[in-house]
Amino acid sequence: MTALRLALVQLAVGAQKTANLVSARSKVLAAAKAGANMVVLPECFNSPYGTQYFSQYAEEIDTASPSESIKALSEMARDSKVFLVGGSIPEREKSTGDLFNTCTVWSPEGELVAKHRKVHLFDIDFPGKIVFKESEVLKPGNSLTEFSTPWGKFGVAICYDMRFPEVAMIAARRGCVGMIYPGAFNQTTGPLHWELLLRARAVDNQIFTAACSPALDRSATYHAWGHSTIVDPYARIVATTSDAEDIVYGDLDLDLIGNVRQAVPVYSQRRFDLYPDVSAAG
Ligand SMILES: NC(=O)CC(=O)C(=O)O
Repeated sequence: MTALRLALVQLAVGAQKTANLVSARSKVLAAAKAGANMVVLPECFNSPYGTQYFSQYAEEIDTASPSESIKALSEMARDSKVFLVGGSIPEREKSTGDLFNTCTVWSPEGELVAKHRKVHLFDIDFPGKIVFKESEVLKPGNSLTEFSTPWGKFGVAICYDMRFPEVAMIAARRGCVGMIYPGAFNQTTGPLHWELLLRARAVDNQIFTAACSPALDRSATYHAWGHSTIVDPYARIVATTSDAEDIVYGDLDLDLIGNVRQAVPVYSQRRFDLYPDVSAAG
């Protein structure tokens, strides 16, 4: 199997949903033309990121009767023939009206292959810097998510989920070769933790990690960190960028996973006689 070319679309997201979808489509098609097999969009790629926007932009996820963003995502994946990790959108559950922050994953045929509702809601209070409480309007998802590709299984989780090591550890121990995180860290937490967390999840589990952010928009209410990044199983940065709109490409050599696990065999040296194997959970 040849290397997987991964592309992270660091999209400039604005207030116009349709314009966001049109722009995302053109960048997904451009990434496919550049040889990408898997393309990732950012957290909240169809709407500005903020609790005040979620209800207005929310859509039901119903492939039998697809709404604007769901139709656009399916068509982007099908027309570009890539696996598409469709960032996230505010989702409204039909039966309850509850809102979620949800990532959909699409096959190269445009079929929905996975759906992840952010399981850890972003509730933080950084005095003098940033207060954000997703739980004021969102409900958390209740399951972990993975999807299969010809290159192996990938775990998918959203932004704040990245801070919880169990999510990546469970995915890795279940055989995933990488974790994909649509995310939107900010100008406070981004410089502190974004790269550190991606490299930590990679080194702990000896897998690839990648996180895709929106571009920074100083006129928006939330100032995204950008710096979409791909990390290899040795925890080396494969590719990254600034805070401007961009597409980040990385060629993932899956053999690196076996190589690092042979060189530094922590993966097979765990002492489950002393602590539990978390992969049984979730
Ligand atoms: N936006 C998030 O969910 C998380 C984040 O910005 C952070 O953890 O920092």
